[in-house]
Order: sequence, then structure tokens, then C-alpha cells
Amino acid sequence: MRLDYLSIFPGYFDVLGISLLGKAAVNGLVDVYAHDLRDWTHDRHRTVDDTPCGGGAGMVMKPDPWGEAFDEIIGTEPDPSVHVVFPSPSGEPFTQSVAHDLSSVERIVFCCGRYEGIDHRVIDYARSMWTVHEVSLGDYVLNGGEVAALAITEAVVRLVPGFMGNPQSLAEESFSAGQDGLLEYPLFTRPVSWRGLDVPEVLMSGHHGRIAKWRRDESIRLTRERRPDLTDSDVSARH
Ligand SMILES: CN1CCC[C@H](Cn2ccc3ccc(-c4n[nH]c(N)c4C#N)cc32)C1
Repeated sequence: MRLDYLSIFPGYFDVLGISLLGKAAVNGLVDVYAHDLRDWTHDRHRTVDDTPCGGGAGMVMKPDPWGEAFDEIIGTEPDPSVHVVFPSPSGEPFTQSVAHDLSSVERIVFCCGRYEGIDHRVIDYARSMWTVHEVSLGDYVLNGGEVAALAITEAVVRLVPGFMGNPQSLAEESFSAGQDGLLEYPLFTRPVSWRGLDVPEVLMSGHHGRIAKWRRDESIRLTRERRPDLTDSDVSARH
């Protein structure tokens, strides 16, 4: 999998050389390339923004540098196998399902906007050439797309076959298909007693059936308490 990042702050992506992602890069599972959008400007100030047409606060990212960067980094021929991700507060929700879909893609280009956003023609042009995903991390406002691109990267790459040491851990986590959309149960490890707080006895019983039931019940309880939106009527009936 090749990952490209276009940003006026490419240093954000230095962190991708650390921890598991660094290992994936070493193993050849993932190739990471960060690009400075200003490398495709031609004025002394390396200008990437301008005032919004129609007025309004803030500045908008000019289309020209993006187009020239696309030409050099991706190419000038349409190729639907290239997936271009625009993090945006007005994007569709980024979910585990989207992460799963992207984990089987060979090439992803992240376009990280700043200021008030990117001239919309950049997105329209990208849609005419590649497969585009305009996605939002959640209902809050960030200052740009870089942090979102990092979060999306981690969510996607950890699903790439061969990346996680123990693929079973993927099957049991929240939001994965096998969990019926339930939240993960509480986790415990040694010591059994810590500052007057004990591990639930059932988890020390060695009775796998009871442990499985306790975990399921806890997942249902937590999901009903914290994320009623995840429990549709069918799922509630089954629980
Ligand atoms: C005051 N303005 C309002 C519009 C957005 C401006 C900052 N910005 C510029 C590019 C850009 C890209 C993503 C996000 C973003 N914010 N929240 C999320 N979940 C995102 C995601 N994915 C934010 C961004 C600031």
C-alpha cells in the first residue's frame, strides 16, 4: 500500500515512522510519502491561499498548486484504483466500515486542507479522475486535515493483512463486524487486587462460558448507556 500526504505542514507525518506504522513501512507493507504543497507554487511567498469568492471570513486554498501536485504525484490520466481522501468537517462520517474498505486499496492520497478549506473545484476535478472520499472524523472543528489524515491512516493500516501481530484482536474490538456494533467490555489484568479494587471474580473463575456471558452483558450495558445510537431495535431484541 502506498500512502501520499499533501499538506502545507508535511512534518505532521514524520510521526508515521514510529511504532507499528514504522514497522509496517520497514516490512514493505506500507510506503509513506509526505509532500509540501508549497513546492507547487511559483511566487516568492509560495502562496497557497486567497480570499473567498462571494466574500466571507478567512482564506480559501487556491486550486492551482493542488492541480500541479496531482499531475506530478498521481498523474494526468484517470485511474479509479487511486483513492483520494479529503478530510473535511462537511464530509461523510469516517467509520470502521470506510476504514475496512480502504484497507484493501493499493494507493491512497490524503489531501490535507487548511485555512477555511480547499477550492471546491479541486475536489470536483479529483472526482473526475480518481475515487474520492470526503470524510469527517466527527462533529467538532479541527484547524486542518492533517490530524484527521493521521487518524484515518492508523484506522486503515491496522486492518491491512500482515500488519497486526495478532489478527484475532481485530475481530474482538469495538465496531468490528463480529461485535454486533457493541462497545468493548471492560478489561483487566494482574494484580488481582489493586488499591482496594479487585478484578471481577468471574474473570478469575476459569469458566469460559460464564466469562463470555459476563463480557457480552457488559458490552450490552455499556452500549445502551453510552451509545444508544448503536443499538437498533433488532440488536436490542437479540440482546
Ligand atoms: C473555521 N473553519 C471551519 C471549517 C474547517 C476549517 C479548518 N479546516 C481546514 C481544512 C480542514 C479539514 C478537516 C477539518 C475537520 N474539522 N473537524 C473534522 N472532523 C475535520 C475532519 N476531517 C477542518 C479543516 C476551520
